[in-house]
Amino acid sequence: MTDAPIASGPYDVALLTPDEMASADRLTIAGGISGRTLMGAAGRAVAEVAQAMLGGPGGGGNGVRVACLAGPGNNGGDAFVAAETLRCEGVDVVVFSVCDIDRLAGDAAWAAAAYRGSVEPLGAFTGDGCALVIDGLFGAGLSRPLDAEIANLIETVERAGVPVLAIDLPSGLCGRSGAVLGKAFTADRTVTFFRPKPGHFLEPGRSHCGVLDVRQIGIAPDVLETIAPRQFVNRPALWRADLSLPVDAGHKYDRGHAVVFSGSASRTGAARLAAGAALRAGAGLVTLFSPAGAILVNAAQVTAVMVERCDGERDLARHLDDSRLKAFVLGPGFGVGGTARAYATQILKAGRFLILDADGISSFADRPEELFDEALGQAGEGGPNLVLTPHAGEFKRLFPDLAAKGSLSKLDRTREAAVRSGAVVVLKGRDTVIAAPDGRAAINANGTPWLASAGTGDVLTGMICAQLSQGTPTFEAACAGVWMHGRSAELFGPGLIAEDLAGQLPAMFAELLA
Ligand SMILES: NC(=O)C1=CN([C@@H]2O[C@H](COP(=O)(O)OP(=O)(O)OC[C@H]3O[C@@H](n4cnc5c(N)ncnc54)[C@H](OP(=O)(O)O)[C@@H]3O)[C@@H](O)[C@H]2O)[C@H](O)CC1
Ligand SMILES: [K+]
Repeated sequence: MTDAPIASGPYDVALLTPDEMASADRLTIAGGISGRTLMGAAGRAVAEVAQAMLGGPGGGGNGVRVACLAGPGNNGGDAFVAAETLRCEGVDVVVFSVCDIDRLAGDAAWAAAAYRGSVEPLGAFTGDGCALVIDGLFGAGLSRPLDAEIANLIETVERAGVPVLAIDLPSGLCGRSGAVLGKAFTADRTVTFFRPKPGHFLEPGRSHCGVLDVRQIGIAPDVLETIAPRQFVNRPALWRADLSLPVDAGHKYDRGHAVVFSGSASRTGAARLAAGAALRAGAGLVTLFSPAGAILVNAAQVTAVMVERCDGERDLARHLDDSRLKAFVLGPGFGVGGTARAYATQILKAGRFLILDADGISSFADRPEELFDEALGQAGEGGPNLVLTPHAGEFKRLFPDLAAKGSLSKLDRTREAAVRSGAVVVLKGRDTVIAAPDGRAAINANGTPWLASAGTGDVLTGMICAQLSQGTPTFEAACAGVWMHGRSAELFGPGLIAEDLAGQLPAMFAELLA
């Protein structure tokens, strides 16, 4: 079964919760494709990946042993199908079953009955002489922490250093939240079916999955019209069609005028990082609004980015008379306090786009509703006017209750924050989540560890600001900015610092627009 690409569009990058996946199963079976057909295709896909891990088709035929761990449900059923497929291909395979196979039911019982190889009790597994472990213990049906026997087995596998191929999810991992329930396998590869789950991309889940293979097993994409998933992997298929890009007959004002607020004379670098990124990412014009004391510092260090004095609300009110000023970045290096709050309120009241980051967010720490009330009243036809780009610490300042609610996944937490604030919320991390008040959310999956460096967050605000200034709808603008930021880091490679990111945007655009 090939991983045939689906027609490009948001549903191409949809994520399905375990419950939504079960609906996809049910709709497909109701449509006449049996659960056994799905399980057969799933198991054969697992066997194909196993052979690749063993050194290519037939690679398993050279006497190596493969251990298939089979759980009590359909995840175990997939394991039995994989085992029988490998056995027929000459692989020395043994199934270690968590229960007597006569206790299996439904499709799993069918798969176990079709398996002609040997079955051992799970407790007999030692890992000796084993070249690969296929984890078919638990998948989408995991509903509680693993018991001691399974947790000990995972430790046995880890001590033996045997590569692990997980079916659907590494056992112990919650497919909805990416949380580890007690203990979980750390797989080298994970094969999942039809569409990934949020838990494949949310930490720590993502770090437990290894290389993720998404295989098609016969579920038709049209089930997604019924399911209508609202979460996605953040990839260009989600927003590429919505990007506003330069047109032949256009001029710089068509691409929007972006503004970044500078901090005081000794704190201007962050704003310049954002401003430079905004210009490089596509804004037609970018101006640094600078306090008088920092004008010379800024003017001496920019060229195409312009500098204007802005010292207080009267200055800003005058600037806002220019309706061409489309999108504003407030926060990087700005300073925490009443001025930031006043500026943010003025910009939102003027119906302009505001990306609030760093000090801008912290300025509302003890009065978030002041900001939210303003934002909730200002959503335009393209979506919210406000984008918040907190890291976990800043998120906690605005949404302390959500940050403390352990039962929420990062996806849930960010979604609730978006509804409460009326903003598109970008909760940063290795698994950055972007959520809109209308319920849509995306989990970012690109980038490199080198992004954990001072100033990269400032650059991100500039990249998002550039999309907003050009007229891209708010949620798509934030998703595009986050993806461009991660891809720029990947293109640069090791040794990255914040100043290196904007310079990678031309190569990123060349790929994106090819
Ligand atoms: N379209 C698809 O994606 C397909 C998926 N397939 C595979 O099916 C599994 C889901 O199978 P399911 O039987 O629903 O669930 P699991 O096999 O993951 O779990 C089996 C049962 O285990 C029990 N359980 C849950 N947590 C624990 C735990 N910590 N310890 C012990 N037992 C646990 C639970 O039953 P309970 O009654 O005890 O609650 C589970 O039901 C999916 O992951 C895919 O691999 C299809 O085969 C092909 C199509
Ligand atoms: K599994």
